[in-house]
Amino acid sequence: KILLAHGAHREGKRTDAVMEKWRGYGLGQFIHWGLYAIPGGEWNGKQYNGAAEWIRSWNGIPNATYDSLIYKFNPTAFDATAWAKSAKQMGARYVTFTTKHHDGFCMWPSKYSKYTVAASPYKKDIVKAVVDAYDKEGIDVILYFSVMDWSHPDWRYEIKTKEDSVAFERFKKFTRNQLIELLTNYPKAKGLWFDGTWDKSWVKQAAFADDLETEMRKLRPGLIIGSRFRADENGKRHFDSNGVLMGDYEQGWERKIPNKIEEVHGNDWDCVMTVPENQWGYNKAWNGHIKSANELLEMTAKCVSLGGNFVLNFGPQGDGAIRQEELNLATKIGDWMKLNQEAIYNCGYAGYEKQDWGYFTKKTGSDQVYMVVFNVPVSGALRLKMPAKTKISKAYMLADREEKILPEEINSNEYFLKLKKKDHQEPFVIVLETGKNAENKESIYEKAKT
Ligand SMILES: C[C@@H]1N[C@@H](c2nc3ccccc3[nH]2)[C@H](O)[C@@H]1O
Repeated sequence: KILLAHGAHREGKRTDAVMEKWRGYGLGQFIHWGLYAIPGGEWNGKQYNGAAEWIRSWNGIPNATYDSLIYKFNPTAFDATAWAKSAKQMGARYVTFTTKHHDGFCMWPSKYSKYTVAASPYKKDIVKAVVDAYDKEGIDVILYFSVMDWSHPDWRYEIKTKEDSVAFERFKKFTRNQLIELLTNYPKAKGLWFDGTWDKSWVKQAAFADDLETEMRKLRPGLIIGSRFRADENGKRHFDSNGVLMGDYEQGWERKIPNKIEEVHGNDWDCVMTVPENQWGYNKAWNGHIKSANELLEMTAKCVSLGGNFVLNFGPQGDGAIRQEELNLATKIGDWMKLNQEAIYNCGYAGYEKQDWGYFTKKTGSDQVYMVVFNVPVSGALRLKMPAKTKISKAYMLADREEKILPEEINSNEYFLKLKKKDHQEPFVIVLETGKNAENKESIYEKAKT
């Protein structure tokens, strides 16, 4: 082990109630909303090919022109309660909301910046409205905060000169002030989701960031901070120089999902995902591959089956309304979740090998196992491989508990589950009540001698 002053301060999962609850969320919502929603990925009739929330960095729009969008920000259709109710019916149990993205525009009236909602025609505190509305719906709030701040004169990508160093010291003070301000203004927030922390300037601030994380945790006991916030003194991010995760959960799964349990190294994690291939802020062009509700449900089940949460991104329009395509997805996902949430909420890795029909999830603290089925074979019989010494005492459809399924044992620990209905148009869940096999039960199936 390398002796580290600013590496991970804890190894393994947090065991407190706040993190236990976080671990069981299953499904969350991300919301990217800010000035970038006004241009929506295009300017002067030209399409910006990057992610819409990055448009300020495009040479198709001068920085000053982008920054003057503040005078156009007056989202008359913004209704935080409507957003929260849509998230509730979708079945999201937490929301991550952009307080400040890379452009530096603050969705709260920060005392430390002129570039905030307070200076826009809208004037009001959007972060407060979101926190209060989602809290009222029983959805926990995580505040997204980008350390990288393109509009701040003291932001530097790297520290090259004495002047850079003096400026960046001011920037560090500004960043700390804003974070303490967010935690003080919005005490209901359960965590902070840091972004924009990969540049050399910030990676060099191991001691400062470590002390700041300690200060924030002291100010807000139980606060949840992911692995993207800080680097150790050797510049190692997410995992320190000893390979130990920094922060409370792994925050590297952005638009990607692990395929096997070994990839998550026994840590908590969540995956944040866009509906288009790579658009977080509102983009007028709704093109390229747009994920369907069933694709997003499969991603949700896959994340939960590997012990993580799935966080789906919404990009409200410049006027504050959520686009119809996203509302439709929320409704379809919610319809499915209403029937099958038992296999998602407070579930995790079952410890069984992955199989073709879909994903196993297991209710935390119980033997209850769920099969979330996406692929029914042409035979209509699901081939089920169970671990040795694990028997199936009962199997039935979650959506209709009366519909029992009799496993036909076809080999040791291998069964066919014959389905009554073969033409399922939606993913469905089979509940498996399992138990330990009688130790001395001789298997009637003999392994071939080869
Ligand atoms: C959660 C996501 N993280 C931001 C981001 N910035 C990036 C810079 C380089 C590569 C990928 C990035 N994703 C995206 O704008 C979005 O906020």
